[in-house]
Amino acid sequence: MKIGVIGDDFTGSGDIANTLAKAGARTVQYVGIPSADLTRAIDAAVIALKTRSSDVRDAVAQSRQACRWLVANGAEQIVFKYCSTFDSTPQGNIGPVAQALLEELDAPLTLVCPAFPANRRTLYNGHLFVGDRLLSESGMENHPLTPMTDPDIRRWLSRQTQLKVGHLALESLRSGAAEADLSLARRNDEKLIVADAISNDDLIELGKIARSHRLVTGGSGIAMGLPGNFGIVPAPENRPQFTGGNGPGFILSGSCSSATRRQIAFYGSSHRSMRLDAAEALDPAAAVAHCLDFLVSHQDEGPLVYSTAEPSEVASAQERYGRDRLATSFETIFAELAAKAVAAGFRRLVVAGGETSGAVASAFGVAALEVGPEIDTGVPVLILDGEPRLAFALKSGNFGADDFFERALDMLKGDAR
Ligand SMILES: Nc1ncnc2c1ncn2[C@@H]1O[C@H](COP(=O)(O)OP(=O)(O)O)[C@@H](O)[C@H]1O
Ligand SMILES: O=C(O)[C@@H](O)C(=O)COP(=O)(O)O
Repeated sequence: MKIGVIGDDFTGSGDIANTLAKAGARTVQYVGIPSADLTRAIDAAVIALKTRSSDVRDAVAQSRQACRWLVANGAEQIVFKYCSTFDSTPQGNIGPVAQALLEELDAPLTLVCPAFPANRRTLYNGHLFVGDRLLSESGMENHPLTPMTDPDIRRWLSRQTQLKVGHLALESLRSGAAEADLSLARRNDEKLIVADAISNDDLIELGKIARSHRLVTGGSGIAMGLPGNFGIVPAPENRPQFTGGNGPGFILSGSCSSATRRQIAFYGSSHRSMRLDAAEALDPAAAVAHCLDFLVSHQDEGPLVYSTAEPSEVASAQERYGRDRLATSFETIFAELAAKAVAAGFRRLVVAGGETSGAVASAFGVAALEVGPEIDTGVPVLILDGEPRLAFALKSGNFGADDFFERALDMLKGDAR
């Protein structure tokens, strides 16, 4: 293994696994930290954690442990993958985890670059944009768990850590001055270098600059230029043969992001769907039974169960019942529902939302997922080649076109469809 990735959520881990596979790296995604050592030849391993919204100490401890497993299994470079919208709170977890990994790897500094231009997330003058909007006006300011109210990534990061935060400006990158500027940053004891990037070429250039870095941090885009440093080149035959999930499929959504809300409206206008509301979520056992009944009754129609709601509804439900209590209830319901639906014969699972996907995928235990073809930018098919064989589409909240759900269910059937 050359590249070891620690992903702070499951959809994001699939996103970077997809980027690495497209760059030619033989890539496996693990659900949690493997208990056994690696026994197969791969170029990259992605360990999907569910630490984006967890307690800071827990996120740090799990990330350190993942890092140790990756290094012990040969990783020469560690990538810490977080969201292209930098999802975090003023307490963490991006800063504290990056700090712990710098210590773990005895590295002098690391790049911090969430940019993902293919999905319209760009970083300029240290500020993060989603399309033509600043992050804090993009809808992300309403996120149920990590509202992003400041687009200046340098300032946001500085609230999370005591480490010195630096900045690598686009002009420096494009004029060939980046390596000299990084040496200067190192002499100034700057540890976390927020790096501008507004195009794939910028990310590939940053990847080259990071060739000797033990730690790289960013969105999935930062991985585009990394495999090339190890002589890995894109080769379509490195993509695994794709046999999908042979059985009915369903969709679960706990994402309240704008793209998901559009996808729910689009799919729900022509398919069976069921909304799970906050009051119902407080009795998880009853909710699971009710939703399972719905899924099974419509098993050949691609049924959709969602808790997705408008920001104002989320805010009032959180005020009434408590943010964490609601998130935990919904995640418990979706995880148990998925396990029971698979026991009832479902084989294709489309899940919207990073936290939601983490809960659902974890219901199937620590496992290795094969990376299949890309459904939409940043969302690959993931295969759990177990008994039974399952095909997953774990969709980031703000990824995917309006017709994502229908296409994903179809693609999960595999080449035999
Ligand atoms: N109706 C709702 N009210 C409050 N919280 C909700 C509701 N629906 C889902 N949630 C919670 O909001 C969080 C959404 O996060 P996530 O699944 O990561 O979606 P995204 O990828 O869009 O960020 C989850 O923890 C989920 O349980
Ligand atoms: O970088 C990204 O935007 C994604 O890979 C990602 O992490 C999205 O997270 P969620 O929106 O919470 O699914």
